[in-house]
Amino acid sequence: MVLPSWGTTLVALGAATVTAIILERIYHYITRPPFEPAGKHCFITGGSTGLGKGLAIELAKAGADITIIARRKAELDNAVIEIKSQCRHQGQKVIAISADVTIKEDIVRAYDEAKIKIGRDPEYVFTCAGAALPKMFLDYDLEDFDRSIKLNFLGQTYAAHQAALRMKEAGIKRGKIVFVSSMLGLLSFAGYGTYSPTKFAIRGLADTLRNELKQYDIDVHIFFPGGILSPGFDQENLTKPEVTKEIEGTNEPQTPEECAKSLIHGLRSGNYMIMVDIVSEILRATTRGVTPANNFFLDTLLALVGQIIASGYALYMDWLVKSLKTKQH
Ligand SMILES: NC(=O)C1=CN([C@@H]2O[C@H](COP(=O)(O)OP(=O)(O)OC[C@H]3O[C@@H](n4cnc5c(N)ncnc54)[C@H](OP(=O)(O)O)[C@@H]3O)[C@@H](O)[C@H]2O)C=CC1
Ligand SMILES: CCCCCCCCCCCCCCCC(=O)[C@@H](N)CO
Repeated sequence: MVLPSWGTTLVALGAATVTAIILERIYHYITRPPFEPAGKHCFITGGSTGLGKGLAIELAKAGADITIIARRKAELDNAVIEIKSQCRHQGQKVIAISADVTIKEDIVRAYDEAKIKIGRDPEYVFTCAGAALPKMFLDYDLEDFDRSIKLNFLGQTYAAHQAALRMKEAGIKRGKIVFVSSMLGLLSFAGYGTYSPTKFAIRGLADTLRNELKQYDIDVHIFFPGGILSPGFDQENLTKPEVTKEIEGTNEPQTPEECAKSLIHGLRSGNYMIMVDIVSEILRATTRGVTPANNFFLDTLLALVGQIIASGYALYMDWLVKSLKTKQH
């Protein structure tokens, strides 16, 4: 008997893997939850600037009715004009409601007002409002921890709770709740002591609801952007420690438009965890835990590569922070 050579075995294994990846992709495509924004009421917190506004524009182009939520009226009004100018047709409604997502009564009122003004409860909800205040842990005031958890975690939690409640009561089928985490919800390093924990927490909530809300046919997704060139990004860079800038320097920030397009692409593909580039895809595959794969065979390959990169990156981060110690002496 002639045994196949190593070369033949490797080619056969490679071909089997590629076939498995393609077959699973086709299956995933056929069975994915629908994403059809045309005619849907899309409710976007943090919709007046940055990612939220970029997303509102993309959804308006796709034919959706839009409600944006934020605190400052002037930014909301400007955003409404910009979003309206991108609508596919005249009949689309675009409204703004001034509300603070950290205040429970505000969130309830925002959903009530949106229902009256648009004429029905939202079918798709995107919880974009959030912000970072990067500093070294010891430079924070104790109040900073409360502020971050209120905005970045509770703000999304309140909005999601009201969304699910109203979708259930209105009997909306295939409603969507889309959470906004960050790559910093999957890894963290010096400078993000108030922010990263809240973005990890959102992952916990999203994992819970992805499973729990299936009983009402509500789809849950979570987005993990890298840097976004937004007013929030300019603001956080004012306090960001140098070492934090250095560690995250390997990430190329995107425009809100590019970022919103990645999110929409992920929703169209029916992915639960939605990423923005190849590095973030590797990070997802390496840290996804007990969630559905986007593509089991490809994710497993990426995770293998990711384990190596992640271990190397941890050494690099530690080396950068340790070199601060040498600088201090
Ligand atoms: N920028 C980045 O590099 C990254 C950002 N992200 C995340 O993406 C999301 C969008 O970020 P980005 O595009 O930078 O956002 P921006 O800072 O540009 O916009 C934030 C939006 O949220 C609103 N907002 C802030 N606080 C509240 C509040 N208490 N109640 C209601 N609305 C509020 C703001 O309006 P107003 O102030 O008037 O209320 C604004 O509309 C955030 O969740 C952020 O954590 C994730 C990865 C990277
Ligand atoms: C397995 C592979 C591991 C290697 C990963 C290396 C990536 C490191 C860069 C992380 C960049 C984080 C940007 C988040 C921006 C953000 O959320 C803030 N701007 C807050 O708004």
